[in-house]
Amino acid sequence: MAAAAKGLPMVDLAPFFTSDREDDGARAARASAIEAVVEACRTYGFFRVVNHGMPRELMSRSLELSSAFFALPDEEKAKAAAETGSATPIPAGYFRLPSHSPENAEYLLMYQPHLGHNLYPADPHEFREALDECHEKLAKLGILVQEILAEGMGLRPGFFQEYTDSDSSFHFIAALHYFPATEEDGSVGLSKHEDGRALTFLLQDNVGGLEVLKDGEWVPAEPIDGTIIVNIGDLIQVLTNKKLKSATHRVVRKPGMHRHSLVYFLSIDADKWIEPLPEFTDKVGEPPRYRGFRHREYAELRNRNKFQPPATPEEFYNINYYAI
Ligand SMILES: O=C(O)CCC(=O)C(=O)O
Ligand SMILES: [Fe+2]
Repeated sequence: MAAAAKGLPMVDLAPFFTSDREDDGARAARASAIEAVVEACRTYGFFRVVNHGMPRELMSRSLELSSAFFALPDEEKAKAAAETGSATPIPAGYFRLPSHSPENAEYLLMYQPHLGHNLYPADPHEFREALDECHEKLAKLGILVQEILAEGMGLRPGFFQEYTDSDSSFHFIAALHYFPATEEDGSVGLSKHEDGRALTFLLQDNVGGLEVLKDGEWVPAEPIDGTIIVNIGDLIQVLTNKKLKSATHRVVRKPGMHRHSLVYFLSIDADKWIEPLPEFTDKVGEPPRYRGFRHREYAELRNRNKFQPPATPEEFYNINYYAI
């Protein structure tokens, strides 16, 4: 079921949680949800889901705990500070963007708990359990969305999971805190960008500020209680030869408002070779729109943006680096 709700298409995933029903009605409901997801990914690159299997209570509690962590004094937050030289693509832990950055935010980054890389804050003490549970629930939702996309794009079941189910994928959750906009440092929360991984899932508080570029206009992705926003990242855009879109988005800060979000990045094994699939090129007589690359190479280019920032936004590496 799709309905235009405050800008982004809304998809009800309930039909995928009623496995006891195998009648024509259930099949038709699933087929129409799959169609709605694919249509949203072709046009917006973004959609919203409801009845996604993640308890509302866990969503709001995790956002509240995250907000409680970021409200602590700097020296408390620094106890979970990210350490350089870590074994992960981006260090796990707390990080405050440098004051010269146009983006005014801080974050806490957490990989899948079983990998053992995380630095959790001791305060609030319920934080770790809640965020670990988010990882578990979001991983399940990630698999469901990957299966929906595989079916909707005519690929075999499990197709995307073969790219994403290894520990070297390094899926992570970033708990983000955006400071209120001020006259001195403006209102940029996150500059416009596309996500560099496979899929992104976003939980946000009720402040708003995320905007998605569609046909040259910024569409606000306004908060709707209990919904999760999903978007396509660059790697799926490349695999599908740009049939599915990794849309440009940004976060605008508001005066007097602190904003909190939890973002789950579903990534791909660093060793995987990424190139437009034959299903979307040779088999349909279309030329590839990207040359192939090893995921690790692109991830390293993207990290360079973050840790050795170029002078102008135009010099940022993005997926156009591989465009043909
Ligand atoms: O906080 C948000 O709403 C979006 C964050 C985002 O776009 C990102 O971290 O890539
Ligand atoms: Fe993003």
